[in-house]
Formats: sequence, C-alpha cells, structure tokens
Amino acid sequence: MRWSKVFNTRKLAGSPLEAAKKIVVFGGGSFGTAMGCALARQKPDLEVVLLVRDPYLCKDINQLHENTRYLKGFKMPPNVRATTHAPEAIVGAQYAVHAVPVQSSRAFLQGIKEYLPSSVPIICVSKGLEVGSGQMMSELIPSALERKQPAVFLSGPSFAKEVMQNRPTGVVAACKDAKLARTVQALFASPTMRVNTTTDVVGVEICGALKNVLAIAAGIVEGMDLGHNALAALIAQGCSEIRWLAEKLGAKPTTMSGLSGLGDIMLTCYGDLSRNRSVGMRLGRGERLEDIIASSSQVAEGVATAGVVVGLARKYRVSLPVLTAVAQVLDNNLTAREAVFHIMNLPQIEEA
Ligand SMILES: NC(=O)c1ccc[n+]([C@@H]2O[C@H](COP(=O)([O-])OP(=O)(O)OC[C@H]3O[C@@H](n4cnc5c(N)ncnc54)[C@H](O)[C@@H]3O)[C@@H](O)[C@H]2O)c1
Ligand SMILES: O=P(O)(O)OC[C@H](O)CO
Repeated sequence: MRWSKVFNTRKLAGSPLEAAKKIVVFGGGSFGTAMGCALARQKPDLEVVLLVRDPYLCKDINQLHENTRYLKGFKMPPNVRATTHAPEAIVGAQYAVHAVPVQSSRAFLQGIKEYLPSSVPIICVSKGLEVGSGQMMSELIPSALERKQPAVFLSGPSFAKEVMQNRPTGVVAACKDAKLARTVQALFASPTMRVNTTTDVVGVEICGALKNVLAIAAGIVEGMDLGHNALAALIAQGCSEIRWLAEKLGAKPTTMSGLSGLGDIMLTCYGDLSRNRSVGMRLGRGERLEDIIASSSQVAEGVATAGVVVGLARKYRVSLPVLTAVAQVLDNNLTAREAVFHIMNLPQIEEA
C-alpha cells in the first residue's frame, strides 16, 4: 500500500517515464523481453522496440504479440514491437536496455555503435565477466564503443518469467552518476517493481557475475543429493568468497548484503528457474557439459564467467576454493565428486 502511494506521487508529469517516448531493447531473449514489457505496461503510448536477430522470432513478436522462443505463452503489451534493423530500432530512442549475453556484447556493441548517439544512456542488465579481457560490462561498454557512454547497471533477484508475470520484484540501479541512477529508478519503479539506487557499480557488477558461478556450485550439490547442510555451507562459503574478491576490487560491504548480492545469490542458488543452477544440477547428476549446453537454448553466464574468476583469484591473490572448483569441474579437470572431496579436505580455518 505504502509503495503504491509513493509510486502515485512520483509518477507526476515531468518524470523520466513521462518524458520517454521510445526505448530500444538490445536482445529479445527472456530478460530483454520481460524488462521491455515491464516498461511498456507502465505507459501505453511508450514505444518499446526489441532489436532481435532472428526474422522468424521478429515476425512472431509483431504478429502474435508473443516471444515464442524465450517466453512462450505470455502475451506482450501492444506497444512492444520487434525489428531486426538496428538503425530503425535505435533512432529516436531515449534509453537503450542492453540484454545481450556478456560474451556476445562486444561484437554486438561494435556493430551498432555508429547508430547509437553517445548521449543515450545504456541500462545494462547483463551479468558476467568477459572471457579474455576479464572485463565487467562497465568496462566492456566503453571499450567496445571506443567512447564514453552514460551507463547504468541494473541487477538483483529478477527471474524473467516472474517479471513477465508482473510479480513483485526488487532490483538495484548502479551508476557513478547518482542522478542518472535515480532517473533509471524512476523509469522502472512501479507498484510491482522496487528499484534501489547505488553508486557502487563494481560491487553490483561483481556480485551479479559471481552469483552465477556460485549457483552452478549450488546446483552441483543439489544434483549430487548432498543434502541441505551441504548446500547451506556451500552458499555461506561462496558468499564469503564473493565478499573477499569484491572487497579487493573496492566494492562496498553494504552491496554484498543488498539486492544484487545476497538477494540474487539466494534467488539463483535456491530458485528452480535459474539456468545456472540447472547447469550445475545436471553436472552433479553426471551429465557432460557439452551435452548440457547443446540441449539448452538459453545462456547460463556462470559457465564462461567461472574461468575468468580463476584469473581474478590469481591476480588479486585471494583464495576462492568453491568458485575456482566450479571452473575445474566445467573444464573437466575435476569430477564433481572430486571437487567436493577436495573442498571438504581443505585445512580447517578460523572464520573470516
Ligand atoms: N533471464 C533472466 O531471468 C535474467 C535476469 C536478470 C539478468 N539476466 C541477464 O540478462 C542477460 C541476457 O539474458 P537472457 O535471459 O535474456 O538470455 P537468453 O538466452 O534468454 O537470450 C539471449 C538473447 O541475446 C541474443 N543474442 C545472443 N548473442 C547475440 C549477439 N551476438 N547479437 C545480438 N543478440 C544476441 C539472443 O538471440 C537472445 O535474444 C544475461 O547476461 C543474463 O545473465 C537474465
Ligand atoms: O537463470 P539465471 O541463472 O541466469 O539467473 C537469472 C537472473 O540473474 C536472476 O536474477
């Protein structure tokens, strides 16, 4: 009740949502679609354009008002449409929501940079670290565009399906420019979406990337049927490891206990809808990674990010037994059973 009162007073004329006429969404997968629809539901005359690659999916979205590949069975608001034509998608847009998987983001951004004015804020929802460069999205975006671009990093516990169902969700908008973070807060805030703000971009990004790796570990424990005790101990250890690395990178401790930290860790490690957790579950049951990836049409960012974490652990001289064991299992250097044995037989420690 209190939320909706705040919401009603905030949505006065002159708000960012009121001023917005068109928003482009890069990537018409599950989360791009869900966040595009969340915006479109708030303002029927807002034009939301999904930039997609597949002309068949594009046709379905425009004719059936349904994303038949990524969110089958959900009707999309009539003010959401799709196109495969980047210049047409981008022209006149006041904001760009970036929902392309991290490993494809550099090539994607290089491809559209000439059409995207340098003043248009990117609202990045992708979570992960780039293989090779080790960069976070806040580093990758200016690097790929070869210029400064205003960017906000929106993260937190938010399964696409539940956003699409308009179920209550809380996220955090991170930007060094607090005013821009508040603009994005006002854009997405609704009676079913709470948006906190922070200037801790590094903290929000590292938590969002590493929780995917931890969710794979949680899935492995679940898939091996090791029990509730093991799962809780693993997640607690994983939280410590994320905190150790995040602190080295300059993240704020409060971010760890916030929506993008603990909130998203809990959702992804325990929630059945997590793709990363389900990759882990299948690994824990003995399936091969190649087969799991071949049978899935959706991205599990933790698979690529796990390898990057090994490099970060080395670079910042921090011991991350659980997170680095995930990379070892994914690379076939350890079986899931060996990884568990290895972690259980590490020296007993004082809690830190
Ligand atoms: N699904 C969720 O619940 C959720 C929630 C929060 C954040 N995220 C993050 O959002 C990002 C996108 O995830 P998703 O769930 O939408 O993924 P998805 O697998 O459902 O869809 C990915 C989309 O990106 C497109 N794509 C892939 N490579 C591309 C390229 N080179 N150029 C252009 N488009 C390309 C695909 O065609 C597809 O439309 C990920 O980083 C994910 O971690 C997802
Ligand atoms: O399905 P996952 O594992 O990619 O997780 C989705 C979101 O990041 C949850 O907040």
